Amino acid sequence: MKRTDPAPVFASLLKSARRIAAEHDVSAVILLADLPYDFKHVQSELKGVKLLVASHQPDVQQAVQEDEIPLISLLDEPHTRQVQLSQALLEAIADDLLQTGARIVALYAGFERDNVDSLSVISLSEHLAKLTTRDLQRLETQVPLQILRKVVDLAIEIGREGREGKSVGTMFVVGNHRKVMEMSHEQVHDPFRGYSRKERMISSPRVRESVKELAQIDGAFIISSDGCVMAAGRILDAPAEGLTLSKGLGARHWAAAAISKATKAIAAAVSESTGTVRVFQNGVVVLRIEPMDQAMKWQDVDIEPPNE
Ligand SMILES: Nc1ncnc2c1ncn2[C@@H]1O[C@H](COP(=O)(O)OP(=O)(O)OP(=O)(O)O)[C@@H](O)[C@H]1O
Repeated sequence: MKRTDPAPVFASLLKSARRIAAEHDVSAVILLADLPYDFKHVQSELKGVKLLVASHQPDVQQAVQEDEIPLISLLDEPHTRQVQLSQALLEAIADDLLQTGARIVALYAGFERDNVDSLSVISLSEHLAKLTTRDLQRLETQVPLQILRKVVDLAIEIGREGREGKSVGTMFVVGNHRKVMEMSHEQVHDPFRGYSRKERMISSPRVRESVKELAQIDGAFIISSDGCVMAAGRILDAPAEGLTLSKGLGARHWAAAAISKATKAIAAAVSESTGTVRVFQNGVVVLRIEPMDQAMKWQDVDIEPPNE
């Protein structure tokens, strides 16, 4: 395959990346590549610093694999650079290519298409704490963004705080609630039964506190797309056939994946053992959020990709 030579600015950025890596305890350089460079050469320019390449272009992915450089495959969707970068970082962590506390250098075409012209130094723990609203926006679900955010926030809080010093695992299934109710059954008497709609809205601080308390019971919270808790303690019966999940994930995560495949709902599972929150859509993990020491701040970031 014909390879593209790095333009002079890209070559200088590689030298800068190497220097910054040495001076600032950087564990890897991530290159968002739109062109099939000679990645072995790029790696040699970085000397001993680990190179990871992220791309959604099949020819670039093939070149990366030929050169035996770790590849982060991105989804083929027009995203802002910021979202692509966040996605690449989350994928790299999910594949154990990076640790959540790492600091990395990112190289990308921020302003001109195809020309690597930008360098960012990113502290992953800080970046992941500032998960962008767009990470959820791109899910394109019928669940309004503010409801999804409330539920994911609550899941993250449960994963981080647990209850009375004990870690707690649970699951939320949001949207398409009639079908989700049909595909699940009651495990324990539903503690929300008998309360009015107003007393079951996830936006209410009191309801959020009750949810945190009740997260210790087995089963899932079912939430309507307008944010009303329809039931708690439901065991999901969706079939798990045809699904693939990372090894190490147990029954809770399989059930979350299965219900998101069988219905249009979004499922958010909190792992009891790690506090990690995984958001499932259509049977796969679309977002993974590691527990943070500090509370998560939502923010919108607008860096548009260069014009096609
Ligand atoms: N079909 C299901 N529907 C709802 N909840 C379920 C279902 N199956 C299991 N769970 C919940 O998951 C809990 C733990 O199961 P398991 O340890 O196998 O899950 P896991 O995916 O490994 O998650 P964790 O990381 O929290 O251990 C159960 O106690 C139960 O509350």
